[in-house]
Amino acid sequence: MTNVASAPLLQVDAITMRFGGIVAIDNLSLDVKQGQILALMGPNGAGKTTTFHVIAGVHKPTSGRILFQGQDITAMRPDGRCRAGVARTFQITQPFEQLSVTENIMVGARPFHHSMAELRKASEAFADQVGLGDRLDTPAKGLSTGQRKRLELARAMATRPKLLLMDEVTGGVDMKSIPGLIELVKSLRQGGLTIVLIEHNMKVINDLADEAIFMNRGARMVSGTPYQVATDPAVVELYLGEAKADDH
Ligand SMILES: Nc1ncnc2c1ncn2[C@@H]1O[C@H](COP(=O)(O)OP(=O)(O)OP(=O)(O)O)[C@@H](O)[C@H]1O
Repeated sequence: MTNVASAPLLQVDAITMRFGGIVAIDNLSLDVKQGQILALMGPNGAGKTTTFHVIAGVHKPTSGRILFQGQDITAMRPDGRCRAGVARTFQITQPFEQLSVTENIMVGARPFHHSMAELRKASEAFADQVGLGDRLDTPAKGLSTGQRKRLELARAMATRPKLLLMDEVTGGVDMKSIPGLIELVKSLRQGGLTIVLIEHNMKVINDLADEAIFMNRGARMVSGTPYQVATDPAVVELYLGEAKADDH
């Protein structure tokens, strides 16, 4: 769709991640192009979060490589990856509850600024970018779920990422706040950010993603446009199977 150049920003190359006898990721390869929004879908336990952990450097894969901007970062620590331009947001937001919106963002932005005044100004600008410009002094504990997701995005943006791994940005958010979050993510992409989403909400995926990968048992089961994936018979069957199991 927008500004999608050909060279991949991120390459996940034949990653396998085992925890003892459990194969959480099974020989997964994927490319994320500059400017793209890629959605990872799949049932519980499919390996989506573990894939984020491996890309962010929380887990070293059992085998395979992670390349970022062509550089092999498989052995790089999470902080090194963050400095290189990989950021993430979490499904369950964990701001410092007593700190204000600005102060929470300052924590993420700190390494990039020399003076406190500069740091505060930049942090306020990130708050404004995510629509929290009128909540600068509000403690995180006073924010709604949607506002907490926005704060989480601002904290990630404060590290000046090239790639953002976004874990269920609309999860737990009330219906009426979702369109605003979708617009916010679109605006971040418009600003040049490349994004990988873990997402269950099909409307969100349809609105945002250029490509979707449906994972099952740690492997890529189906991929294509969001529509192709959502209408794939194997995907429909799997979700129907889950719905039936839930009935019992
Ligand atoms: N640290 C760990 N130790 C042992 N097993 C793990 C660990 N992390 C993940 N797993 C297992 O790996 C598999 C994939 O889990 P993962 O959390 O990546 O799935 P997921 O697709 O993100 O699921 P969900 O949608 O529920 O978050 C699961 O069987 C899980 O129990």
